[in-house]
Amino acid sequence: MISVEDHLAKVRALLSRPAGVELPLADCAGKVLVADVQAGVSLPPFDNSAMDGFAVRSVDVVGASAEKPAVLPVVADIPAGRTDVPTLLPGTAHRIMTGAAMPSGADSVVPVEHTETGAWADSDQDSEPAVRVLAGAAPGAHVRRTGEDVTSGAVALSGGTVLGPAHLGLAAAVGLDRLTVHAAPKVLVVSTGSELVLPPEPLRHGQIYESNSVMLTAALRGLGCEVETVRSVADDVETFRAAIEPKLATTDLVVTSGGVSAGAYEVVKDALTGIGVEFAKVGMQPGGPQGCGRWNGVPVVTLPGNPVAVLVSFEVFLRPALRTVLGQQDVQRTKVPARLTETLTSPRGKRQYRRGYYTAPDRADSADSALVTGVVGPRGGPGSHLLAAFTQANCLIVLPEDRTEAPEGSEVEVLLLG
Ligand SMILES: Nc1nc2c(c(=O)[nH]1)N[C@H]1C(S)=C(S)[C@@H](COP(=O)(O)OP(=O)(O)OC[C@H]3O[C@@H](n4cnc5c(N)ncnc54)[C@H](O)[C@@H]3O)O[C@H]1N2
Ligand code: MOO
Repeated sequence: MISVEDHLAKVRALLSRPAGVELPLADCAGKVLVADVQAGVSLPPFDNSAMDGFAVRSVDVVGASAEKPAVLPVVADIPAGRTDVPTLLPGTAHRIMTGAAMPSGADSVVPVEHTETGAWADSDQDSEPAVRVLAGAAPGAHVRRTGEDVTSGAVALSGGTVLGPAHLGLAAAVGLDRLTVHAAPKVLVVSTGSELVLPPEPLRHGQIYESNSVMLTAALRGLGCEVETVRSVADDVETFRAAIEPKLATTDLVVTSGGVSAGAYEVVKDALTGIGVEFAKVGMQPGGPQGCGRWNGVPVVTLPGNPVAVLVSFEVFLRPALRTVLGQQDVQRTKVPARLTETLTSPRGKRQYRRGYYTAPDRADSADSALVTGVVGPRGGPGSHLLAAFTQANCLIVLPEDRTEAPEGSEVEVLLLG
């Protein structure tokens, strides 16, 4: 039996960092940025108004109120997009819209709600447009300063970031239209088992609907992989080889499920033993039977068939290994301590990963919030076929190899999922 860490190290060593590709921003969602990106412009690029209103000098509206308004002639109109720089003379106002550049000489904006306009609105030809300012404005009020968000030359996006909508919006805002991201690893997911059928085929006794490839596809896509699936390969070595071997040339990683334990029809084990893939029992539950290696030079990770074992194996091996080679930050799930709501037992010598529901501590319960731990209760038993219970879980409870019993109320470590 090998340790979880040893198997993880083997899986990690198989994978290499994908090359960088330059893509239009819209195609970068979910991909991983290769290197830091510096902002070519500041954000905002110029001092501008946060409100529709009037740009003024704050000294000209000191003490203004509804009873004692400051009346200022409105001598310019500045819509968003105006590119010249008008100068605001003392004792005057400029009408200004949200996002428009501040005129030089103005240091604050009075929102339109705090003003009354007379002649301007009446468009009386003879009278000068004027604004009655009904409230004072502190220096800087409603002005968005140059570089307040991002300074030109600063790192706007860090290498290793998984690009989401806000990141891509920021890239666009600093004037980029393409980014260099890691090419998505091409992963071939293969489900093996003669019992597997796909809808709309009705189930016959002894058959089940295939589900592992669906889980793995979702999990791998969530890491930014491109996934192809072969959803149901019969437990026959020649059929397996014929289905997969032609695809290896265009694949970066093969992930199989099923056919790796101790039975008479272990198709994955039988097909790949002796040609570069090694099989071992890992000291964990679920997910004990594992294998990894190379097939025609292509990395292969072979997972056991039980659905919960598949997902736990993904969490423990594939997720951290892929996040590492993709240069992603936060390779590990967040670990927190929690008190058990019921007693759990675990086999000696195996690290047990139980599905659990973690409730964070109520910080108000203690003066020293660092001392407060959350609570966790198991969802479902240890059986690795109990997929429905996994859908009720938000964490994995980790019981180490040397811990055979964790009594109710005792502290355990949990890995927060999602
Ligand atoms: N004598 C022993 N028997 C078993 C051992 C052992 O050490 N000695 N280990 C058990 C453990 S733990 C696991 S996990 C399984 C792993 O076996 P395999 O990897 O060979 O997986 P299969 O036998 O093919 O399938 C196991 C189970 O999962 C279902 N399955 C498989 N693929 C899918 C799929 N794509 N979608 C949904 N369900 C799937 C399959 O029908 C089986 O019920 O071995 C134990 N036995
Ligand atoms: O360890 Mo197997 O992986 O549950 O059920």
